[in-house]
Amino acid sequence: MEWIKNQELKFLNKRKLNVSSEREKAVREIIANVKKSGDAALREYTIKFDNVILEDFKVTKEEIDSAYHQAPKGIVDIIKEAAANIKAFHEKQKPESWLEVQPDGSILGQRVTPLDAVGVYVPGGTAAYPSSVLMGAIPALAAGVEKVVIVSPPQENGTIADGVLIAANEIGLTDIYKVGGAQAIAALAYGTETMPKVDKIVGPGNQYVALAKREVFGTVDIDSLAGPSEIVVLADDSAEPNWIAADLLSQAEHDPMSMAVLVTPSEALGKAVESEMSNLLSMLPRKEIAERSIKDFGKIILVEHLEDGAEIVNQLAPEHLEIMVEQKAEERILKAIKHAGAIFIGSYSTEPVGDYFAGPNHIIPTNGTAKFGSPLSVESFIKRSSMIRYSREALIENAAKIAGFARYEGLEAHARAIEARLKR
Ligand SMILES: NC(=O)c1ccc[n+]([C@@H]2O[C@H](COP(=O)([O-])OP(=O)(O)OC[C@H]3O[C@@H](n4cnc5c(N)ncnc54)[C@H](O)[C@@H]3O)[C@@H](O)[C@H]2O)c1
Ligand SMILES: N[C@H](CO)Cc1c[nH]c[nH+]1
Ligand SMILES: [Zn+2]
Repeated sequence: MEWIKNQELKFLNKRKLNVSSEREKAVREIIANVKKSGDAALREYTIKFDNVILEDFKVTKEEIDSAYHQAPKGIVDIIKEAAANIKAFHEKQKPESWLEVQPDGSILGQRVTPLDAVGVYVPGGTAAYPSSVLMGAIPALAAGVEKVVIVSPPQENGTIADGVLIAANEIGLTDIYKVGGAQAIAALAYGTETMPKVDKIVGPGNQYVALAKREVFGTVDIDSLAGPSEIVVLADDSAEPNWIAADLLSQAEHDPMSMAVLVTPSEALGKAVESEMSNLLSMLPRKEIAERSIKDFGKIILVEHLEDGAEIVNQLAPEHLEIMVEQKAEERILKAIKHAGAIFIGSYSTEPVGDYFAGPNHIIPTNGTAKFGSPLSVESFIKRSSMIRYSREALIENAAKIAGFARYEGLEAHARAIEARLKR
């Protein structure tokens, strides 16, 4: 891991979505072809990018049954329990509609309604993510969305990874399509002969997926452009180096562009984490990915005080932050943290607890966007309508002011719409 000082956060620039114009052009072409030729274009791209020949894209009941037959013992129960925790957490986020009668008899309020149809992209290129099915779809279901569609690339055997099918089935979803990449995003945005058009597309994916989401934004809504995973650990001497090393690697193993940063006032802790990390790395099946991520984006930032560390965290605005400091400093440091997508407090709150099981969402802003963004939530799947019932008395009382404002903007018809009501 590279040791750096706070003023050297320039390495962040290397992680920005660095897109070649050829890649953008390729994604635009895929979208245009899917829009024009529908399923035929999906078939062509599925052969080209996933090496699979498919006639139909919708997953059948037989494919789901087969996924259950292959499932390792106990995994279905684990998925069920994780789903229940995630559901319980997101149910608490549901906003209420409200109506308020004003003193003049008017009624003002806000009605909350769910989106009609959403698509959840579940990555499936280099690894399959059943947990991302739960995280993408459960908040939509909690919001009351009627149609939740899952898309994920087919594997070599021509179907979607077993775990993804099991997770979807466990939460009652059957609209599952074996399509990935930019072509899946285009199909959800415009619809094809067999795939439904949706109103919003959520979920993480590689650069082709992110670029396609950016391209169709406006035709549909999107959640965010999730980039590679990130973890920052803010720790002092009281923390266990072996645990920190494992937590950093937990995100480094996702992607060569993942970021894993330790911020600490303790040089001794930094050195101990470094040596633990090389031991752990050798045991990982995804060692090459983790090694590349640590080489380019694994950093130890030495600070004078924990408060300086909190300031660095705010600049990084990481997807995940772990705080492992002595008890008496915890509250003080927590107060100093302003920007982080998910905050894990204390030594037992290791990041994978949040990835899989605790309940909060694991689709979280990356690349500094936690400065203005939030994790996926029920809020992501609802919209609000303002409700206005003005009484006759209220209109009479305010007519001159409203008409006056309208004429000030040069909008005579607006003023007359108000004044027409005064004649009766
Ligand atoms: N933030 C999160 O919550 C979270 C969760 C899980 C995964 N992820 C991230 O999602 C990403 C998943 O990426 P992935 O590649 O494994 O799976 P993916 O499903 O996003 O992408 C695979 C698809 O990319 C398309 N593709 C591949 N090469 C192409 C090319 N040359 N031209 C056009 N299209 C091409 C293919 O259609 C393929 O089906 C990783 O970066 C991972 O870290 C993030
Ligand atoms: N840590 C990832 C988000 O950055 C989510 C994930 C899925 N599976 C394991 N982890
Ligand atoms: Zn993870």
